[in-house]
Amino acid sequence: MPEALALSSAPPAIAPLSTPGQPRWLSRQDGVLHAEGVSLADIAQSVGTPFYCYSASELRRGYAELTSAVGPLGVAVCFAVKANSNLNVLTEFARLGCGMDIVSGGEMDRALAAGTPASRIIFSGVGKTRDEIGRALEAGLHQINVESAAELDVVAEVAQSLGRRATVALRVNPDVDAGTHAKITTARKDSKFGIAIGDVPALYARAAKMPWVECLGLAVHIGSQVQNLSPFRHAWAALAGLVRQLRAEGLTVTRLDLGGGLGIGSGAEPGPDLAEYARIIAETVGDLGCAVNVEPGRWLSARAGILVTEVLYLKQGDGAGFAVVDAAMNDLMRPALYDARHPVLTVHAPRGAAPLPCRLVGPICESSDDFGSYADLGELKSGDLLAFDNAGAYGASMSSTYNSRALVPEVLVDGDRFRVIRQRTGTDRLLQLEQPGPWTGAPSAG
Ligand SMILES: Cc1ncc(COP(=O)(O)O)c(C=O)c1O
Ligand SMILES: N[C@@H](CCCC[NH3+])C(=O)O
Repeated sequence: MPEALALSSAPPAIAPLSTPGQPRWLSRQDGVLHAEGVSLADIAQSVGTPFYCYSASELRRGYAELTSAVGPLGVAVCFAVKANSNLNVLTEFARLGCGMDIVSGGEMDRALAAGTPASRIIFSGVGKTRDEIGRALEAGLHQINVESAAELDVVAEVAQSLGRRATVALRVNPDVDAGTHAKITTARKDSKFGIAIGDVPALYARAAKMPWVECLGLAVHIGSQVQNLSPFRHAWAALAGLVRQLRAEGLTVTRLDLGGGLGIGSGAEPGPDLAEYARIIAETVGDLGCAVNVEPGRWLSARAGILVTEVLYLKQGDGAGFAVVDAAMNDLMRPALYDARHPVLTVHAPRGAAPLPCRLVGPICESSDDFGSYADLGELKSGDLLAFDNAGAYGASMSSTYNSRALVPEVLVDGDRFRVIRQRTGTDRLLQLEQPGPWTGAPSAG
């Protein structure tokens, strides 16, 4: 048997509200779009626009669906905090027994504050600082995924200086193309991530001899929004081959972190099949006797969130109608960064077809502040509310204050209730952060 995996041991503290396969949390009541039982027009009235809205039951449903697919294989699920780091979202997952995959000290603070036991937190990332490594060791995190020989040496030094043994896995770069957008591809030969697969045996053997390091396994993460699952099969089969090789060399390998990256569908596209995902795990690494975990971000939270925005102005451009909305690329940067397309729903009852497709653009002074062209929104008016779908991952967590715009509120709906889970960051607050500190150094002449 593999060592007991703390990551998968806790039963859900709270039963999922809904069961896999049930309809989504957005529906129309009297024509108006509702989030669970709450009218989005009412939330907009209360908190203003733009705002992010998440569904607690959809977060729980997604976790239940994923664990029912991979749980029977003994595979633990760690949520990739970077996808949605709101403390209240993390708390929903932590209460279900979900582990966390973090990439910074800030994410560690959030995962712990959400109530995740340190024994269910994995620390990934290519550039951890000494301070972050030290904090991870002090906190007793489950595992540090090491991405280079240089990092391994630092982990060993920090562990020795603190008198705490570091439990690590080595992140492997298997040179696999995830078949996704170039900017979210992470395991091709030229990628900055991981250790080239050919270099792993020597480094693993070196790690095994380090007195302050306990090297227990391997990790891999090939990219994000992966639709065709065969790159997973290639990567995990390569990992399995490596496990056999290391074991043949007398090394101990008991843990495998298969990474995140599982894509979601959009609009009419169904997205990858979970049963197939689980089957690939079973077929590639199922017979190794390792404790296995996955670390999805998008799959668990994207569909549980929307970004609601108001139409400010309509204008006619050359060959296109524009709707200038009050959300911008600083609020949702995926379209500008990756040409990502988020389905859009009107909060009002759909009206008759518009003569031209409408390009939704934001107020920011960049041409890339453009969410794309939509043909199916019907006639729009100033003051209409629109919802960008699939915005629960890499939406708020990637937002910025560019153009000195406030960070927008986040709201969590649960049944017939909602609450604000992040306030709008007033621009006065941003100004306060820039009050100058005292000069350090020689006093200026004169
Ligand atoms: C190491 C690691 N694990 C997990 C994830 C989560 O990815 P996704 O949200 O695509 O599941 C990422 C982000 O791509 C990552 O870099
Ligand atoms: N931020 C990306 C995914 C990359 C995740 C981090 N490796 C997105 O919005 O799709």
